[in-house]
Amino acid sequence: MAPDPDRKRTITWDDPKPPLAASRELDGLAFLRAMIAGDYPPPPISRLMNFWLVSADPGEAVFECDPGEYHDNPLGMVHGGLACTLLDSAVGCAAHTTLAQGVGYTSIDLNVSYLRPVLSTTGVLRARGRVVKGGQRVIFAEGVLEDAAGRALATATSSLLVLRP
Ligand SMILES: CCCCCCCC(=O)SCCNC(=O)CCNC(=O)[C@H](O)C(C)(C)COP(=O)(O)OP(=O)(O)OC[C@H]1O[C@@H](n2cnc3c(N)ncnc32)[C@H](O)[C@@H]1OP(=O)(O)O
Repeated sequence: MAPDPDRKRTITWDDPKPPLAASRELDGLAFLRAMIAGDYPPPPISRLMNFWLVSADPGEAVFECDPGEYHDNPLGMVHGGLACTLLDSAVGCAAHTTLAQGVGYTSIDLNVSYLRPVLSTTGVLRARGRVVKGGQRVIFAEGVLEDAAGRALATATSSLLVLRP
């Protein structure tokens, strides 16, 4: 079945190699703040799903997202994968802010609770990530997805593996 020609988005994105190189040359907080300042482009997934990093502080990171109909599942609400993506991004970047230059990380689990539905009309969403406990090998973090009124829509806990050279 052909898609509705009146419902379309054009997505462009930037070469992810320069920010990848920068991520290896800067400590995590400096790298994320440089991205917020526009020194490096956001990653391709940000363009695809329409979300952006708004702040990075030691142990904390915040993303925003403007949900649209193109995020919908067939059940009349935004697919839960958007909340997962935002929360994974927020807890991951919160962990990254605590890492020295040359130290990497990857999330190894993410447990999401969907408290309230996100609708394409909900308005700008805010995903806050926070480090609960750092560590030499594993960082424990938590996140919350809120609407513009500060109502919690979803929460998450996550573990992130620290990748030392
Ligand atoms: C490609 C094909 C993919 C197909 C698979 C798709 C999988 C998905 O994407 S599912 C989407 C992700 N999941 C969600 O959005 C669930 C969000 N959570 C909820 O809606 C609720 O917590 C729910 C229904 C699970 C439990 O609600 P309940 O225990 O009754 O708690 P309650 O306090 O009464 O309601 C909580 C909120 O849920 C919402 N809600 C509850 N029931 C409903 C309902 N029938 N319709 C719409 N919203 C509802 C309300 O917004 C309510 O918010 P508020 O507190 O502001 O009034």
